[in-house]
This record gives sequence, structure tokens and C-alpha cells, in this order.
Amino acid sequence: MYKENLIQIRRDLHRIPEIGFQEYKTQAYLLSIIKQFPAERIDIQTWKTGIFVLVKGTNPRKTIGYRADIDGLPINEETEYEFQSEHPGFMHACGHDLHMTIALGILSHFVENPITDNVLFLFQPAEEGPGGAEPMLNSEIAKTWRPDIITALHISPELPVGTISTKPGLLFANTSELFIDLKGKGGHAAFPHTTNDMVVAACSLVNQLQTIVARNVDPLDSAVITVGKITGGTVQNIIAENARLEGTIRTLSIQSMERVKERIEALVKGVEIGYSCKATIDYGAMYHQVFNEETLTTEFMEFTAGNTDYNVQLAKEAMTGEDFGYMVDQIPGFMFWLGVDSSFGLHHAKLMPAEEAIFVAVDVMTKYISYKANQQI
Ligand SMILES: CC(=O)N[C@@H](CCC[C@H](N)C(=O)O)C(=O)O
Repeated sequence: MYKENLIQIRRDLHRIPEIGFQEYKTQAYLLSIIKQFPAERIDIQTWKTGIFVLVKGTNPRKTIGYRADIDGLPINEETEYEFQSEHPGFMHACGHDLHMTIALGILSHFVENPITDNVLFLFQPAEEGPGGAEPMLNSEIAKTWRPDIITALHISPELPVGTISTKPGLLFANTSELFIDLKGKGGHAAFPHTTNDMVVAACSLVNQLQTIVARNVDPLDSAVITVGKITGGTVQNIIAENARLEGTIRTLSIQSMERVKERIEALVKGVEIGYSCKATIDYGAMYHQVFNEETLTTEFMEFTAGNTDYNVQLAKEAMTGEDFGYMVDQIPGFMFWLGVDSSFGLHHAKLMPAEEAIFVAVDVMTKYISYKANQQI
């Protein structure tokens, strides 16, 4: 596929961001591209709003998996692109438009340049939530077309184009979403003593939650609690009967996740007593940490470092989450950061990844997959 085709694909995808399990237009668009490839070279299966594409090897002894996530985020785009999101309030602000484009670039390479082994592409929905990786992997299709190894990448705005960064072992954190609903007693703004104000309770709880990281988690074992959204009340002169906190928990160890949740539950009980309210906690979606298989990752880093066009760096662990963690928990594999050099970071309304990074990733992955296809399992 020509470079200009890939750029066009990225821009087309950027225009139609959709959130988890609602990626209908995205799926239709991807299928419209994939179905242009010769039918005898590929098998296609849809799964919910995702797609599996098996590029058939000439004499397959194994299947090499490559996963791209396909969902966008509920963010109102503020870039200066002329190909901005056509879905108000939604944006590809985590680079999944590039992830999909790169996967199509790799896919087209192996359709046009057959190798011995099969290459399985997983266009996976709902990475940002509620999580598509685990159910997609447990689907009957994935059981039939089970890859022997699996790889994926994530764009990194902080790194220059040409940079590949990863590490053997733990790369991304364990995550859990966090939703807390508080219900008290509303009333007239002038008579607070007759009410139980849930705005005050929610503010207090947000501050208390921050003490967990500071005082209950081993400082050498990092954790994050972020409350990204608070809603509550109705108008300025009514004391709020309800409030809701929406957030996420990140921990480097599985044990710390348990400890953080115990402490959240204790503090929420305290707020119930202290503010005479009822509270419910919902942990939403949880993602397993991304733990890169050590031998494969080291081999990938050494292989890629052999190409002087790239700058291969040893990454640090990050508190980002990725449901790709479920895939590498079951199948040997790894994920890496791809430098895309943007002044604004992931989940920012002005994220503008450099499109040249698409060609770097396609080049790195086509070379690496071809190399692996010449190896025994
Ligand atoms: C790479 C990335 O940004 N991933 C997301 C995954 C979100 C998981 C879940 N919805 C949560 O918020 O816990 C991230 O925010 O790290």
C-alpha cells in the first residue's frame, strides 16, 4: 500500500471516532479496505464491532498475532486538523486511528509479500472501556485461530519519531475503574442544617482518596487514584442530594490494587457515617497489567536496534492501562511505545501525532514478523 493511501486511511478514521463497542462506522470502514485485498489471501471474521483477519501463510507452522485497538474517546477535539472528528464530543485522542492504520499497512504488506507463517490481525474494540481484549480472546474465532505469539504497539507523544521503546517484564499497570455514588438529603441552599449535602461529602471524599497513595501504599510500589469526573446537584441554590465520582485506580502490583480497594471501601464507609449518606462503589472494568514476555521482548529490542534508522530505548513502567495485558497473559508477546512527537499528550483534545511514525511502525513490524516467520516456534 502506498504511503499516501495510509495517510488517507488515518485521516478517514480520525474523522469517525466511536466509543467502546459502538465502533460501527469504524468496522464498516476497515472492512471496506480489507475486502479490497485478494480473497484467496485472507480470511475475515467479524466479532462484535471488531474484526479478525487471517493472512494465510504459504506453509504455516505457526500464527503470529498483531493487535490494534479501534475505539475513540469522549473528548471534544481541539486540534487544527482539517480532517477533525465529525462526531462532536468524540475524538481519537489516544492514537487508535494510527494503530488501525499501521495494522492495515502491515496487513497489506503480508498480503502482497507472502511469508510461510500465518499472520492474524485483531482489530479490537473497547480498549478505553469496558474492555474488548479479554472477550475477543475468549471468542470461538480466537480459539480456532489462536496466535502463538502476539504483539501490539501504543503511540507515545513524548518520544520523537523513529523511537521504539519497551522493556521485558512489567510495562503497563493494573487498572480498575472506580464509580462512587453518594445519596444524602437535598434541600434549600439557605438551610444546610436540614440536609446532608453530597457536594461537600464528595469533595471531602476526593481529598481523602488521595491519602491512600500517600499513606497506605508502599512508596516503592507506585499507585495512582484519579477522579476524572464529579457530578452532583441540580442548581446553585439547592443543596445536592446526589453526587457521583468517576475515576480510575492504577497500581504496579496486583497486591497494591487489593490494598487500595480495601482503603477506598473504609474511607467510603467513613463518609457514610460522617455525612449521614448512602454510598455505593462500582469498580467497572479492570485490566490486567501488561507484562511483556522477557525473551521475546529482548529479542525484539535487539533485532530492532540492529537497524540504525531507529532509536531503541529501554522504557520505564507506565501507569497507563491496556487490556492487551489479557492477551500477553495468555499468549507470549509484548507491546512497545512508538514515538509520535506531539506537544500534547494522550487523552488530550489537541493530540496531534506525527503521521511519519506510521511508516516507521509498518517497517519495524513487517521486518520483525518476517524474521519471526523464519524461526521455529
Ligand atoms: C493506553 C491508555 O490510555 N489506556 C487507558 C485504559 C483505560 C482503562 C479503564 N477505562 C480505566 O480508566 O481504568 C488508560 O486510561 O490508561
